[in-house]
Amino acid sequence: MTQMPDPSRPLKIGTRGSMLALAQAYETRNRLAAAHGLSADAFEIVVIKTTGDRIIDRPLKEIGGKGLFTREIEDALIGGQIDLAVHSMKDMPTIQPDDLVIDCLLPREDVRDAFVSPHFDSIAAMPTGAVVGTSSLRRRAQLANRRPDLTIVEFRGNVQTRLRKLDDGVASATFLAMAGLSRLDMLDAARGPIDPAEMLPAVAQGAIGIERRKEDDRAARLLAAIHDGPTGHRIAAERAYLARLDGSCQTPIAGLAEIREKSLLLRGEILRPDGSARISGYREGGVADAETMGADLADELLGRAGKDFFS
Ligand SMILES: NCc1[nH]cc(CCC(=O)O)c1CC(=O)O
Repeated sequence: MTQMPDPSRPLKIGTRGSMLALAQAYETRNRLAAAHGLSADAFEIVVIKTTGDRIIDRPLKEIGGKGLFTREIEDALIGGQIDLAVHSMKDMPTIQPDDLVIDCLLPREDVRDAFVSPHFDSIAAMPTGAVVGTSSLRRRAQLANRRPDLTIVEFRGNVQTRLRKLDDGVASATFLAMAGLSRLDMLDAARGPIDPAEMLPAVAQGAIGIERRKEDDRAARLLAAIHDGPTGHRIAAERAYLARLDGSCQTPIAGLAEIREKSLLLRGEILRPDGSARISGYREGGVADAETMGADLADELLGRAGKDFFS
């Protein structure tokens, strides 16, 4: 059973404690306050530590399991310790607890990856053998596919930690989401955005989603006013595609839906983890067909890949 707290007390907004997560929680609070003419103290920001935050010395793929950055936050939502949870949709598993729903998406930020390097202007400008740090299987596979001559090393930690590692010379370049840098007011750290044709972003990159208990009518009403419809359609297509691929952040999958005129264009790409093969495709259709397009594209890529592709 989910717990329903007293509706007169401040609305509790749960978030991870990283600078990026906090910036996203404050943005959500500010949008809610503005949309409903409420003051900031109608809300309380509650920081929750997740398994992914606690274990910082091992690659994510070794810790394993889905929802490393979300499980504890969803437990707090179900238990009534918080009323809303603010998430980077990129980090959300496609399967959600029965009692919870995400039907509020903020207007999407820049979806692109950023190239970050104290030494080089772009991927193409890196010399043979240059060392690139990333903890993302997708970025690793995409880079290895384009530039098999580079050396790729594991690079965990939040945005600030990764930038420090570059300063310390652990690697001479890395990738970060433009959206994260923008929310942290740190776009100066990037050499520039990478065109999605060169590096297709992660599903839902740049999107913030807000989760609530299904039967919490107060939360539903507050959130409806800040939901962005176009972002909702794009994320619906991308996550239906991801769900069919059974992807998590452990699998090299990229996907991006964009609205062109009135139709939705969904591009997708799957790679072998070592970058030795890459399969891409796309679908175009109406926004009402977002989910079908996502599932269809995933089926096409899976069919072309064959059974052993991901191993
Ligand atoms: N996996 C960590 C993560 N989750 C969301 C973002 C950036 C913000 C976003 O994509 O909305 C990041 C950091 C990064 O990839 O640079």
